[in-house]
Amino acid sequence: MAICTFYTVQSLNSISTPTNTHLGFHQKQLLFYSTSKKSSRRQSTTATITCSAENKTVVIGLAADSGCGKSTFMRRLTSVFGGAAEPPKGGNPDSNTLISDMTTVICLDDYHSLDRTGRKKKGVTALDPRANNFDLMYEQVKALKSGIAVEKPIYNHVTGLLDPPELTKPPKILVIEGLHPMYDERVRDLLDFSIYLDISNEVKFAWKIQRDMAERGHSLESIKASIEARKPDFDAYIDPQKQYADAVIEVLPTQLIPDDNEGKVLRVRLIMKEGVKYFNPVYLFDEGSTIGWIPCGRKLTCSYPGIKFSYSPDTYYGNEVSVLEMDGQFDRLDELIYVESHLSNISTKFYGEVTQQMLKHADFPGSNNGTGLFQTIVGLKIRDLYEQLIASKVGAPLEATRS
Ligand SMILES: Nc1ncnc2c1ncn2[C@@H]1O[C@H](COP(=O)(O)OP(=O)(O)OP(=O)(O)O)[C@@H](O)[C@H]1O
Ligand SMILES: O=C(CO)[C@H](O)[C@H](O)COP(=O)(O)O
Repeated sequence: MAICTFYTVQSLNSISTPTNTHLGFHQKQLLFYSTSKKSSRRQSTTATITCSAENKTVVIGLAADSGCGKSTFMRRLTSVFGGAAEPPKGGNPDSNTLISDMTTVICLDDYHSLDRTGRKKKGVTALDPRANNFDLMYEQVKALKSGIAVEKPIYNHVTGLLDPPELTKPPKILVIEGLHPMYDERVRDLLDFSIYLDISNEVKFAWKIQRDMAERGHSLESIKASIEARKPDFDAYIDPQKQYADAVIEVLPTQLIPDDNEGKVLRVRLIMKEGVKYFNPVYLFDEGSTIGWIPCGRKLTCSYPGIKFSYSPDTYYGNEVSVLEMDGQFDRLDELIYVESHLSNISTKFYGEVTQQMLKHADFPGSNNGTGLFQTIVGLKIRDLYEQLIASKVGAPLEATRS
């Protein structure tokens, strides 16, 4: 069977190729190398290659507002695939990209078309589509998905400027995370799976205060003002994307403590779309039933206010979904195995894998509640989806249109 090899911008530079700087990558001509037994000759061709073999990039979208746990989720996801994610070696120290063996995570802030001063002058926030270049985002995600390297811009969060671009090579799994992965229909259509982190205002405020006051020295008033200033654009451009997500992780204040205003105990809902190819929603006890479960007792230690799980079918923006909910927090992470053993379709490779992942990252925010648990499970579901997608492609016919 023929295998196609895509050459990156760098290797293409050594042969005569047209450049297309508008797209941010030098690419339309590819060097096509067939390793089939019949023809082992190297041949150069202008080609539109639809390569359905194993070297096609799977694209995952992760949408959320700033400070809503995207980085933490990404660390859990890359850990599921093994290996630590690191910024590109020898590159811009302020790069937003994280690379591991299997995954490359790019931050969509890199597609801001206006820098900090430009936004201020125009009176627009970074959430406003007018401050972002969706044409370039689309062209580059499409190129990476087809196995072509791109020169991706960098938005520098330290200086607020647009830095010179960085070479980004097609990985096995490309995660595009940020404010708008599902905003532009063209980009949305490139996604093999999409996730939305839906953090309620109360919780978002608590997390922002925790981080921006403790770690970034902002005042309470400035944090409040920044959240208020972003709210109209958040409602207009970010929040509506959740209707398109295959999985939504919704984070709300607990219902176990009446009138809780501390925001420490969380109610977390994993909303999973039905009928998504290669994604079978997780269930508790009995698929499709409506179930409430309080696991506290002999096998799970719970202090006040306890833990409550529920599971039921529902509809979400007109789509059929399954919803798994956890309210409360774990006292002892090693006892999570008890909960794990009652969940089905969690896409583990061995008994206790969820618990092992959670214990491995016990220091990450949310490890004692549903945010960490559901992020870990979604990570395992993505691994499963990736493996099924790749398996379905191996053996599929190779199509190449040559001129
Ligand atoms: N599950 C969680 N439970 C409690 N706090 C959390 C959780 N996830 C994130 N946080 C808090 O929110 C802060 C932001 O998290 P993180 O850096 O992962 O978000 P982000 O969306 O990547 O932010 P940004 O886009 O601004 O870089 C963390 O420092 C932490 O204080
Ligand atoms: O919403 C955001 C996504 O992370 C940022 O606020 C946006 O990217 C602008 O960044 P900065 O505040 O560093 O200029």
